[in-house]
Amino acid sequence: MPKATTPSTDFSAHTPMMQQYLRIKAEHADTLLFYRMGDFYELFYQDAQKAAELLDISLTQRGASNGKPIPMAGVPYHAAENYLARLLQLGESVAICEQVGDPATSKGPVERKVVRVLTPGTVTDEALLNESSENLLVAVYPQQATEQSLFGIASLDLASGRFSVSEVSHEASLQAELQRLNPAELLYPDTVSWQTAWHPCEARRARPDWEFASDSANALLCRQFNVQHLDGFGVSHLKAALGAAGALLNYVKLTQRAALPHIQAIHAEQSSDAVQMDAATQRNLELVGALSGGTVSLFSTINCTATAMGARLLRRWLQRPIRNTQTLECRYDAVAALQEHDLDAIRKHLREIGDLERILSRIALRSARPRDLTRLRSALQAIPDLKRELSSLAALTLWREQLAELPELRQTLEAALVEAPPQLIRDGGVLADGFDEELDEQRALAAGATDFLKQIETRERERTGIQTLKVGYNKVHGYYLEASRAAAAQIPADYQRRQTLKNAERYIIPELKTYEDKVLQAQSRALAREKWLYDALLNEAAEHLQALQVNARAVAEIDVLHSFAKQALRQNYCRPSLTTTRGLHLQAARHPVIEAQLEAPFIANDVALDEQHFMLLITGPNMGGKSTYMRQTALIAVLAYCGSFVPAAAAELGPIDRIFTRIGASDDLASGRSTFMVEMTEAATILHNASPQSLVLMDEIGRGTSTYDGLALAWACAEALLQQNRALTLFATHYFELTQSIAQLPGCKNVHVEASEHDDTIVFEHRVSEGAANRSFGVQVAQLAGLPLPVLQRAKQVLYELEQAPEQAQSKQQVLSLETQTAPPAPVEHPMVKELETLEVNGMTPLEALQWLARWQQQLSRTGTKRRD
Ligand SMILES: Nc1ncnc2c1ncn2[C@@H]1O[C@H](COP(=O)(O)OP(=O)(O)OP(=O)(O)O)[C@@H](O)[C@H]1O
Repeated sequence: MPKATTPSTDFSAHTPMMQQYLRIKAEHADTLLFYRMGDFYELFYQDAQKAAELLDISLTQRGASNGKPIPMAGVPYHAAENYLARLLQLGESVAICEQVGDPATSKGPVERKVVRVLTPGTVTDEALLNESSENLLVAVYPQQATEQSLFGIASLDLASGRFSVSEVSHEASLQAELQRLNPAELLYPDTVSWQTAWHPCEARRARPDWEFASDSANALLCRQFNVQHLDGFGVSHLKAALGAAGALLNYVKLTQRAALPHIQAIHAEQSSDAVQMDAATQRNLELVGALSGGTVSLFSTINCTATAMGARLLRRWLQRPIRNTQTLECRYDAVAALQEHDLDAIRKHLREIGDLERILSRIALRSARPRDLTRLRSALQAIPDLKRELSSLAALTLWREQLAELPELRQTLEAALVEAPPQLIRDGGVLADGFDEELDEQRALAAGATDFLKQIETRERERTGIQTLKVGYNKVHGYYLEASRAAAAQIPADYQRRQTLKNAERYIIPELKTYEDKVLQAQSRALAREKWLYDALLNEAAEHLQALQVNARAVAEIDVLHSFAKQALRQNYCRPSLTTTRGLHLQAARHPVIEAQLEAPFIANDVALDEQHFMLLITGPNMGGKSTYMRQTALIAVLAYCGSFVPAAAAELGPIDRIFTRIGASDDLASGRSTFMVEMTEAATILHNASPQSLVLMDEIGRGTSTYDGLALAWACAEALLQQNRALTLFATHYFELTQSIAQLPGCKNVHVEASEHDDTIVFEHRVSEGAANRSFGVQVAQLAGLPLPVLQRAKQVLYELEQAPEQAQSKQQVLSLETQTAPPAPVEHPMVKELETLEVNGMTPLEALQWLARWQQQLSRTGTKRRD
């Protein structure tokens, strides 16, 4: 394999073609350059080596330039999309350099030009995008404003034109925003050193600091939206965010090299409008992705949307629940009305409309393919049907009124396009017959050919007497007459031989050649005409961009509301009631995700948090259902604040400003933090930020350190949450001491998940009741998990010692010195011994005695302690 060499900077030492390559490459230094050569895109030098490694394609070499071999790797032009998708996924950007000159007339290398630059955050091609998630380009502008830091954030979904800005003042809030946005590509000023903890996005680009300057950003944005100032968008005061927005727009313009008419507005996302969730909470609640890399999430469980744009909107809503009760009540009204309606009929129309949002961006960027236009046609045909379907639903008026039918555009598309066009316009056959006179003429000329050729074939057969003579065509020789070699004697003198095959000879005659020129000309004229008409069609569609965008937004929302209604019917959800009184009252609430997965019935539980008791201290056995109970409460709050119905018999929710979780434990190896450190950092965030309107879930805080440290920390955190933050808190713990201390303070109440023990095994009831649990059943749960019997016996012994003589065995040291694990386990009193002791043998019949014996024997074989001799 040749070693990738750096090309000499003295261009004149290279071949003319390499000079051209190096000139273009110099303008795209940070980007892989796909350099078109015939049917291949070739990469050279370091680009070749990188692509070979990333794509697992072979690294070869192409002769030499400036006396050195040129490393080269290439991908076939027709299969480029696959390779591009892989590179973009790996965070790479690619500049596509096409041949734009005519090879026939070029002196030296044919003229080439970079026609577009693909980057992970700016792709809009259908094949390169995941249809169910947004693909966001995000710019962050960190500013040191006086004492406090300030981060301007701008995000753009180029495939829909949605452009938002926000400002946050803490690193934790920046992390939360970036976790929610999940950027495909991130821009930041080159004067800042990016912290992986902010977001680990692979595709990060440091951009010149001046691009973030708010004055030039302001001017650029005004030009884009064609306005004098940005006051109308309510963003003028967000200087840092506008700096980020300017840098972002600049980058998009640079890569797209096209007008961006579908980016028509920018809006500010105020954090006070949303129920805020920090990065850990978004992850822990598994709203749109599973923690362990699995696939089941709240999104995947409740998603019944019919269109990809609906699914993307549902994700966005789940990640950013809103606090505007008026909007929420409108959504509830709509869901209630839809529940009463024929949901399948609505679904059918939604499916016909499809992913209108992404089609629009491709129309705006003039990169729409023929099938995008036929899909637009279907969407416009289905919109009147959807409107009609919704006409009887007063609660949907708001959405129905936004749907524009655009009959002229629909008629044009109906008349212009064939039913099922080919993939690309360059192949022709996209425009329907009868739409354009000139196109029809050219096509007729090209097609009339077949009749003419038939006539020649018949005439020549008669003239020569060769009955097998036929007219054929190939790319090299054009039209020809073919006769078997046996008929050579009958061939007339005006036939010119062109090709000899095994059994046949091919000839041409001047008449065929003239005809061929005419046909080819007509064909290429037809193709050119078709291309021109297609562009005109795109222009016409683009004129309606704004109305179409409103349509797409309204349809996506209707889709999500229809999905809420469907899920509510399917799983029997109820309409939440929102109040202004702080608190949360849920009756017979269930966990939406676990409920959908369990085969056994899910045990519903009540939750009551209010001014009197705003902290529940939850105890109970491991596996008893504590985490489930806490998570379901948060998930119900998220669903309610998205406008969805919720899995409960009744739900009343007061205002919620934030949801915090301290759940689960995992190391954060990337930023070098241990499990305990992660746990404490999350707890610190909660204690610094939780308000009386925050919902806080604390699961087993303190378990990552020594017993007494852990207990002390849990105690102090609970006390602070109760007395300082006064947050609505669910606090699960195995420290029973807290049930006697914290739970006795005003505002707090003990609840426990029930479990019982039968025959030395534990039965989980999953029912939450008032009062504290009195034991953990940890050893029994470990037994269920299959811990080896000697270890279980030893654990029981240690537990027994600790419970019997806590004052003597107060330190771990003493417990451990009882006996080491390697010594044979000391006999533990077996439950059977207890039973034997209490049996009334004298009052027993022999049969009863025998039954006791049989039962013990069974028990022994069940627990595996029966001797096998
Ligand atoms: N209300 C319920 N109805 C039915 N099954 C439930 C219910 N709650 C929990 N479960 C089942 O019990 C399992 C364990 O629940 P969960 O993780 O909530 O227990 P836990 O008390 O938090 O345990 P640990 O203390 O070990 O963290 C769940 O995965 C679920 O399968």
